[in-house]
Amino acid sequence: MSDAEKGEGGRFGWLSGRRKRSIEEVILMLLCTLSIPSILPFGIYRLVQRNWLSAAVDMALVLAMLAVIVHVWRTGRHRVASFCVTLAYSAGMLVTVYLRGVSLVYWVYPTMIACYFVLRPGVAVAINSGSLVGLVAILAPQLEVLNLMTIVVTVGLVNLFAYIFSHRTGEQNKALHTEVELDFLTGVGNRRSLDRKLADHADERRPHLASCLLLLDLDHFKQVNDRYGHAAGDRALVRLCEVMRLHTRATDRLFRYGGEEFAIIANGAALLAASRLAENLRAAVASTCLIDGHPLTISIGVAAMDKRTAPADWLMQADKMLYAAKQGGRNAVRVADAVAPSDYAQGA
Ligand SMILES: Nc1nc2c(ncn2[C@@H]2O[C@H](COP(=O)(O)OP(=O)(O)OP(=O)(O)O)[C@@H](O)[C@H]2O)c(=O)[nH]1
Repeated sequence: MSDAEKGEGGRFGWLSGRRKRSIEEVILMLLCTLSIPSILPFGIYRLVQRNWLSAAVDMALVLAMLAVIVHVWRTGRHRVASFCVTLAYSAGMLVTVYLRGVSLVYWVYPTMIACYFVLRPGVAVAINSGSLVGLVAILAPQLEVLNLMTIVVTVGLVNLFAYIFSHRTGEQNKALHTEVELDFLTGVGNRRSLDRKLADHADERRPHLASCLLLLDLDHFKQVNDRYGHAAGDRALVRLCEVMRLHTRATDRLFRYGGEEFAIIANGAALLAASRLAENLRAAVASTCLIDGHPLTISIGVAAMDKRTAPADWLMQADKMLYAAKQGGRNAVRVADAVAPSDYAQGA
């Protein structure tokens, strides 16, 4: 992937603040940026017209959008900001219709569609339903029933279509994610997904707990394939992943690194805790029947995901430890630096 694609440097690096940004952040900032030239001219016009209240609403919205852009740009936090932006949009739209009458009802449609860009479809539909109730309350005294019904039905249809589109896109994204990021055989993350998670961890801006990387490899697995066939070997790999799931926490992430080699990101686990996890896992596999009549063991290398070094270094460290575990006779755990053997013996 090129620098420009990563958003971390390259020709367009300045656009993303030379930091990798999530698509949600970019969409939110783009939406707010586009809102400013859409609203500002009306605010200025109303100022010139001395229509103070309407001008104040427009200017407040412009300032709110500016504040959100700065906040998301600096912190990268977009969830709460997305929610606040849609609430501000919706409130601004209702106040505008209240102040200026039905002629401004056209703003309702883009405002409501914008919600689906930054929020989950269910949340967007809930906010827009509330706005529709408010809109009816505002317009009911001014409009004939038929006109009011036309607005309600068209707003309802716009929301229905936007909801269906947004929901379908979400489902397609999930399916795509499964195709692209999960290992077909075992259902754990694949190598691509591991690389992405490691990069995410390196980019994590919030202060976070220590985490560790475990690389594990089945010992003498070739013998299984040779003796029982590839299909039996596949079943053993699936079974190994079940054991890994059983012995890891919901926050830990499992990956197939390649062939009969797997990786675990032990989130929030420092070296000592990760080495305990590795030892438990090693013991669990040794005492589990992955394949009938053939005891199988694993070797594990553990390394800290130290933010001072790069993901490639974490992988290299863990791989070195895995190699050491293999060289030491297999069915073993080796932990990089930091943890002295005595610490480990006490913790195990
Ligand atoms: N059944 C099955 N076997 C696989 C798969 N991917 C890799 N393998 C096998 O895993 C075996 C790996 O063999 P080696 O690299 O020699 O390692 P090993 O026999 O486990 O020996 P050590 O790692 O040194 O303990 C090979 O026989 C591969 O064919 C898979 O998806 N399914």
